[in-house]
Amino acid sequence: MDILFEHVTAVTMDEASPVLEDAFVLVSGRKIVSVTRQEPEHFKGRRISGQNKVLMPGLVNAHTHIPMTLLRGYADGYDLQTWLNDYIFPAEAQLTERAVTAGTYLGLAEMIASGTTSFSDMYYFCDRIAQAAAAAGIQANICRAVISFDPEYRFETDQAGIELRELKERWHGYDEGRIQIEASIHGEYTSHEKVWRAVAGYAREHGLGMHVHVSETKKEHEECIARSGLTPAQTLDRAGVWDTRAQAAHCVWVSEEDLELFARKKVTAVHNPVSNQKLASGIAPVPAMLRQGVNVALGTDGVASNNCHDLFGEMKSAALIHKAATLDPTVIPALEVLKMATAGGNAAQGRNGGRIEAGMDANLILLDFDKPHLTPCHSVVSNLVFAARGSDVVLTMVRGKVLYEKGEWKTIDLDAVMHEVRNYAVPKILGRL
Ligand SMILES: N[C@@H](CCSC[C@H]1O[C@@H](n2cnc3c(=O)[nH]cnc32)[C@H](O)[C@@H]1O)C(=O)O
Ligand SMILES: [Zn+2]
Repeated sequence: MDILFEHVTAVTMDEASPVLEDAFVLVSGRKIVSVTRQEPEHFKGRRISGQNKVLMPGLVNAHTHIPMTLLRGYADGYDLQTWLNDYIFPAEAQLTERAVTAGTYLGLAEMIASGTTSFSDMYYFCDRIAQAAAAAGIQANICRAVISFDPEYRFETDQAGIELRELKERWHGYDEGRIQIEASIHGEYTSHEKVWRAVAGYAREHGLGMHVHVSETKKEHEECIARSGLTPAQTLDRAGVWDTRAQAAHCVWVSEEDLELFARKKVTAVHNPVSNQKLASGIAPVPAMLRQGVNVALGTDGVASNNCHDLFGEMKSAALIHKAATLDPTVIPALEVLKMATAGGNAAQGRNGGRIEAGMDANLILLDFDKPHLTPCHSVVSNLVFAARGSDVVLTMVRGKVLYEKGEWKTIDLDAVMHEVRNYAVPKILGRL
């Protein structure tokens, strides 16, 4: 059925005037059909009142590890190396397909209810993640990361390589491209050149995107330079890793030369300000990224280092941290942050979106602004970035389909998911089952 949002404040993200008051946004099938000030004539479908509500493009979480939702609050107060090696990797060693499925659905429920319509995920048991994302109706770019220190590594026989090929066959392009598969190297510090060349070669050959953790910590960045005389971004470039659409997560310690490289090769830097603060990794040079023309997207990273999937919190953090770091209140205005979470994320994923415009996919979220913390509304954009929360979202639509509305998940059995998480998945990763 067609859907008409009527008398709504539409954050169209149009270059000239990003906010259209008292608008009518008509959705038919998968697409936005029209965005007007006049009511479309002879409309027969479902009407959704936009009184005191704000409609905006769905948010894109361009870097997460969704099953890690099971590890929310599990290991707070450590730096990345200690956190990964002493806490996260041992817990992940307990994971099963069933636990990953539960954790994925939990993360999906949280994302969808807080306005995320698309996400880029790096994990393993990816077939289960793709299955859940497919069933939940969300858009997803999913990659199976390679971690390998094996000097005899061969892409053909490596488990991650085998899984990547299977994933591509099974899921790449599923449901008119709603699900996409990407290649991934976990990071420069967790593999070696043979791996990079093979995975990058496969991605190029099959037109797949690439997803890598890059220069997240000072240690990673400096150890790489000490080993090879080059930064992680440059080292990976020599192996052809950036010669396909790519997402470089974190980029906290990247150099100006790295950013020039990313601008030239159209690599997206995925900014994860909350995770970077929590793991004490540092502050990514986002103002320099924007100056150099690098596409910047936003990500939460896994929930174990955040500890939630609420992109509104991520936007606020991104909008604040660079002001504090540079002592410049004009740096990265709120609208710029909204662009990162919408158009920036779509570009990162190789998707067309991030604006409310006729012809675009109807990936839309509706927020209730009839709330004390969103009143008054001198600026919709300011309220969205600095005052709104994921819980202000009252409706989430992906490709014209309502996935969430007023506390109800249309595609997820939340009670069953909560039960499975509490009674199976969490005890399992804690080694109690
Ligand atoms: N563990 C799998 C593949 C890695 S998936 C992605 C991995 O990234 C890890 N991870 C999560 N957040 C971060 C981060 O911020 N930096 C680096 N690694 C992370 C996470 O624990 C997970 O193991 C294998 O052995 O093949
Ligand atoms: Zn990560």
